[in-house]
Amino acid sequence: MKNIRNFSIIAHIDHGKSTLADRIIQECGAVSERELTKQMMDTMDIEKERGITIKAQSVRLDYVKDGEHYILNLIDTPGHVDFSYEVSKSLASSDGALLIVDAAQGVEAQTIANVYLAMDNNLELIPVINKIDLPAADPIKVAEEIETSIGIDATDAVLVSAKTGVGIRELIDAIVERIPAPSGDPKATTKAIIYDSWFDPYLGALALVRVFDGEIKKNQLVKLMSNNEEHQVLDLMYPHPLKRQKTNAIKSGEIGIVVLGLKDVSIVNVGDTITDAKNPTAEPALKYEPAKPFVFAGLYPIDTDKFEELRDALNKLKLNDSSLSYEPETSIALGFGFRVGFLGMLHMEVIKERLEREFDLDLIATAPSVVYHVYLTNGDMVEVQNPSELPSVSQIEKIEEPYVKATVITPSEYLGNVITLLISKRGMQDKMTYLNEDRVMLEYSLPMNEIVVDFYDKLKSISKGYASFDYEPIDFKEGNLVKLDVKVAGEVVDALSIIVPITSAESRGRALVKNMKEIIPRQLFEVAVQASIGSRVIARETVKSMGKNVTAKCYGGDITRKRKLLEKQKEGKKRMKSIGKVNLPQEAFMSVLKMD
Ligand SMILES: Nc1nc2c(ncn2[C@@H]2O[C@H](COP(=O)(O)OP(=O)(O)OP(=O)(O)O)[C@@H](O)[C@H]2O)c(=O)[nH]1
Repeated sequence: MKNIRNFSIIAHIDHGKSTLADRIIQECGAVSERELTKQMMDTMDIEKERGITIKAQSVRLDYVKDGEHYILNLIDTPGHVDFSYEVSKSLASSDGALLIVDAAQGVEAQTIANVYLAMDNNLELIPVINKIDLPAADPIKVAEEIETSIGIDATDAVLVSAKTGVGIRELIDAIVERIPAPSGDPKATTKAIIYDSWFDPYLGALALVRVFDGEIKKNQLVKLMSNNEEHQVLDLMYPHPLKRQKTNAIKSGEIGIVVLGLKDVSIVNVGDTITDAKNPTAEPALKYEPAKPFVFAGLYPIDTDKFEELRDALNKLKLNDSSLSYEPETSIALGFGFRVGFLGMLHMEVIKERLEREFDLDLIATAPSVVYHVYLTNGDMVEVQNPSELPSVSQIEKIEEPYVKATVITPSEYLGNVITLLISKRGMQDKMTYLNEDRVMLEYSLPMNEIVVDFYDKLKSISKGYASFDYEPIDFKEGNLVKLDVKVAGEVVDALSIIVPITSAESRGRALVKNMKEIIPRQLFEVAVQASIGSRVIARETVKSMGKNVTAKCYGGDITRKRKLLEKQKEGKKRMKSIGKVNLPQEAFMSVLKMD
């Protein structure tokens, strides 16, 4: 055990995590340069096939230093904040982490968020400054930024170029020297944590585990502690990008893949503890809490006959993505669909796109909503994921909404803009740190509701793309909130209701109807669009009637142009949903959350 090193790599997007991982794998001789190119391509296919949550690029490597043989286990982590639940399980399975920072870009928000997770797990951090081959590289400045923002000593940061290979051997030596060997009791009963799971078409549900105490043996009857499922271990393997090696036991301190022969991956939960069924460990390795969806949206087939197809498609996606949750829902406006829970906005986009592309479904997605804790006057608390289901005002004692801790790093010239944006989103400053004279780190608490739609795009546009952002859910806080309804041609469209702070309800209502007016295509008759709180109308706009047909403009002559217009119109129709007499395009459902 003293010669094992378990480590992960954490980095902001594009700082070179995958390139560096490939270099380390290559340097340890696990794959040749030729295989590496092949492997990278294969990986991309698999990633595409399996979608964004899948990592499983953990790998067990052999390394010899000063005549001593070491086993290096590179534990992969997903690269996006939406998956911080999984990141934290990967980190809990590691004893140290490489903190990669781009030598030209410096520390970014995602770096910080990941470092907090690593520190929660008491990991030994090795700062690594990558891309030192770039002309704009400034490793000294970046080392100072690491010290100021994270408060760790970066004088011994390892300087590398994952592209040219400079510094890679020094980096691996640093892993061996600086990351502690695993601790754990090899003689105790089995205690292992599942840090990833997925469905393999040949082998069934697979669990990627880190063993803390004891060992997992082939044929052993094991128990999954979160659901008390007992199953026999059919096979064990060490993870490798090209060739998994079978083994008879995964020992204390090691990582490995456990084959349980199950058809249903939802039994094998990330974060769960595996122990011996006959002689179980008293305490799990980690307290198990399932991944919680933070964002909910309604997904409805445009063609109402496709409801069953949508259900089958969601079922199929769930096989590989246990974090996906959904239940049937009915909307007066949209008919039968599902309320789907997502880990975050990226997760939502990926799922929607896969449903449309891989399953050929045309969908309407309602505006995403967070979960509200609604305390009723009768003492009960209900969780509301769909704004249209908010109980009436007279039944509500108070509403609590989820908050996040947000980290934003921006060049100082945009600081004013960024602070204005954060304040407009009801943000409260916790901390402001100058990383150096040109860059500032802001830490704010703000309602999650304010960041679900256009926060990131706005932040990028007011900082010319330079500010970075990351967040972590923290807790629930009371908010002064009301439901804003939208009436189209006199009818409340339930799928358009949103929950907003009372202080901005009027301005939101006005912006919303204005927005809708632009989006709703002219119909053959006049359409009133109204925003209301309860029975009180707070804003109104009118979509004028059209009367003429679209091709009237193309005074006869140009037939191709005419055809193009008609095709465009047809395409447009496909994406429309008729609500009463009115056709509403998909954007209408998202636009309710746009402020301007
Ligand atoms: N010049 C230079 N470019 C590098 C280096 N390392 C990585 N890159 C490039 O930086 C870009 C991002 O690298 P990736 O390895 O994909 O970064 P990542 O952090 O894994 O990004 P995600 O997978 O999107 O999270 C790619 O275009 C790489 O070729 C380096 O040392 N020098």
